[in-house]
Amino acid sequence: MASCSERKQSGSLVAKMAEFVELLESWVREHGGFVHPAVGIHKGDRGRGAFASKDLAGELCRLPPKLLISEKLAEGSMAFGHELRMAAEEFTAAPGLVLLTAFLLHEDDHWLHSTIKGSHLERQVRAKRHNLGLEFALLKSYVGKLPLTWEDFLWARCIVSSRAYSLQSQRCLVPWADLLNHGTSSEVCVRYGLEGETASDFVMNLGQLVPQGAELLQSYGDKPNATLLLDYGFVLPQAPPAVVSLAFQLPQLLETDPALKEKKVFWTRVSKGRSFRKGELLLEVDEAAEAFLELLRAAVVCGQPQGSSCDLEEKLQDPSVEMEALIRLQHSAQQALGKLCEFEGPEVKEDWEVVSQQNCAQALADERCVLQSLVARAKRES
Ligand SMILES: C[S@@+](CC[C@H](N)C(=O)[O-])C[C@H]1O[C@@H](n2cnc3c(N)ncnc32)[C@H](O)[C@@H]1O
Repeated sequence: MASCSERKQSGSLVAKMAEFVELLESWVREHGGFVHPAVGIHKGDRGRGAFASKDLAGELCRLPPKLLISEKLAEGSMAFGHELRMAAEEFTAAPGLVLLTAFLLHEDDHWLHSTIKGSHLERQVRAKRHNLGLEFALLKSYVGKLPLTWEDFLWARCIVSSRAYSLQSQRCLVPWADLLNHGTSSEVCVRYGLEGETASDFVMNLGQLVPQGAELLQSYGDKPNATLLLDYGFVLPQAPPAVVSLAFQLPQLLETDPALKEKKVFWTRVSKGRSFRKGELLLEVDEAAEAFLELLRAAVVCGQPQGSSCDLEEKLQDPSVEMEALIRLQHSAQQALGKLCEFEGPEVKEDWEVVSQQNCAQALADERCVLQSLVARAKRES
């Protein structure tokens, strides 16, 4: 027999469920949907279910598309939706379910997403998040006995990415030494390495006399701001130039082209088997843009009508090809500049958020600077 308090508890649960169903059904109706009023939702032999409260026929319910949570909606409403779809299509048998799961889990868009949208930094953040997810899954599969949460994992992962040294191809945590901050090459006064008889003592040396009060700085490497930001959480006013993302269109090879076969072989060699998605590739480009220009030249050559005996390699040196490649470079860089939003973070109160907004602004400014210099260079040389 159920006790009085148990009966009271189950009575209040039933009332709560009825209230919930009522709210749900009025929401459906308010949004143009229909739920047959003679259907009751309550517990039966099979647990909760839908029951006809009188003889029923015809339409039971109708939910317009705006009330459906489709995988397309999930993909479009998350900053990382498209990337997640591509990864899920590659790695899982049910990409739609992965997208819907992410939709249920993901929080409202953080200011960060809209701020870095379209930038290379955004691609790096997405890639990092994706890789962290994979690493977390891997760790969980091995460390099954540890109560590993995502937060615990992120804490430990941040510790190692911001503190571990690379010593003779091994990552290593070195107590005390990791208290030293990073400085640029002109500021660094500390060198380190493995020394001693078996070259296994970690030793830090001061290369010069350091005046009293000066900060002892080591180098974390010559890294652009986006990398410093993602790995260590800070940026420098003067860091090495940023890397940017430029879009590249796959050249159209005509089936009627007498040089089709040669062009295919030539293109495979130049493109180094890079995979294009829907005819487009987003390429990581540094300030020199050499690899990108090489592809652009090859695309120009492939697009030109040639005799079957043409020498495609020779054509790459043609000044008119160079000119067209530079025009395309200018176009791609301008397009990427157009995608970079003006930095407009919302007003934030927490200190760490203020700092992270400033850091993002600096990383985006670095990207803009590289894109502008590519446009200027392409204009100058074409
Ligand atoms: C290896 S730890 C250095 C010691 C650290 N400051 C501490 O209190 O333990 C690396 C972290 O120090 C901070 N840091 C190092 N160099 C910095 C710099 N030049 N500017 C700002 N923060 C820096 C960043 O938070 C980074 O993730």
